[in-house]
Amino acid sequence: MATVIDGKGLAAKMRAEAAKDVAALKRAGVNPGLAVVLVGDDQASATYVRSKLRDCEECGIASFDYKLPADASQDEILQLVRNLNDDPKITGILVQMPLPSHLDAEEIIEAISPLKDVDGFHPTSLGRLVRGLPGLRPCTPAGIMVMLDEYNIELAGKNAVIVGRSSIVGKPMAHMLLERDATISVAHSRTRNLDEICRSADILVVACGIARLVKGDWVRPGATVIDVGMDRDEDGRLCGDVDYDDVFNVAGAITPVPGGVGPMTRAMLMSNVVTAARMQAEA
Ligand SMILES: Nc1nc2c(c(=O)[nH]1)N[C@@H](CN(C=O)c1ccc(C(=O)N[C@@H](CCC(=O)O)C(=O)O)cc1)CN2
Repeated sequence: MATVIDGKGLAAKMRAEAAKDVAALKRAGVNPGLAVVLVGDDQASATYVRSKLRDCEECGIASFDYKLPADASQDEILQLVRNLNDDPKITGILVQMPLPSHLDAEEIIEAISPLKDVDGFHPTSLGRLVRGLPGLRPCTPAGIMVMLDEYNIELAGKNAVIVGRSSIVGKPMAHMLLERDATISVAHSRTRNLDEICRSADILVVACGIARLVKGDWVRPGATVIDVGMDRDEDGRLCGDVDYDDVFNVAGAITPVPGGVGPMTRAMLMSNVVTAARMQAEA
């Protein structure tokens, strides 16, 4: 039976820490402010944005909510981002993903000032991660690192397998684990013998978007299994990329969905807003 990694509980602790940090920043005359840009009417994105605005309120962070219609133009969004870059009330900017398909997400992300890049998606932020320099880190993999540390999961010399190679999760996750001396394999849609590769993992991070793909016999007994998936099963119920019930009796530790990686992604955002405000105050 696996230890259940309680992302929800840990996220609550992180938000309390962020609230203390925000209070200290305010006493020093620094007022963090987060701009959240939502384009279109995707229901899941709207829900995540509402949660982020709620988290800001809990942490004492001023939030600025920008909702644009689904047919907003690239230029309109770029202009908004440039205005936010120049606005001293805004210390963090995030554009909720995914964007409608007519938009060039890469160009929009690149338009965000790296100092205000609280999502850690900007090429400067990712470049700093790759080079081992301090900076703003993407929230999902950074939140996973906090969970691994909180549960004293050893990383140095361990085999870590990451299923998924997105710029938001898979690639930055690989670099964060590499920075901590794990040996990394990144599997993807063209990987052969995926089950065998997963079985080689001491730490298995699954971020592929396929509901309950990873089964109990894909997991090495005692391994740590981190499920980044946010899928719906055939009955429309929320589930992860890992077949939780099947893997639970094999893994040493496992994150649930919901209540695992998702809340930590949000909590990490609050921590990044604090870091960005500090970086700007010191610049
Ligand atoms: N600009 C960004 N866009 C997206 C990011 C991101 O980090 N920045 N990540 C995901 C979505 N996401 C945050 O934006 C996110 C997804 C899920 C959760 C979460 O807490 N999930 C809950 C379950 C929610 C439910 O019931 O539906 C959980 O796992 O317990 C938080 C954040 C893509 N876009």
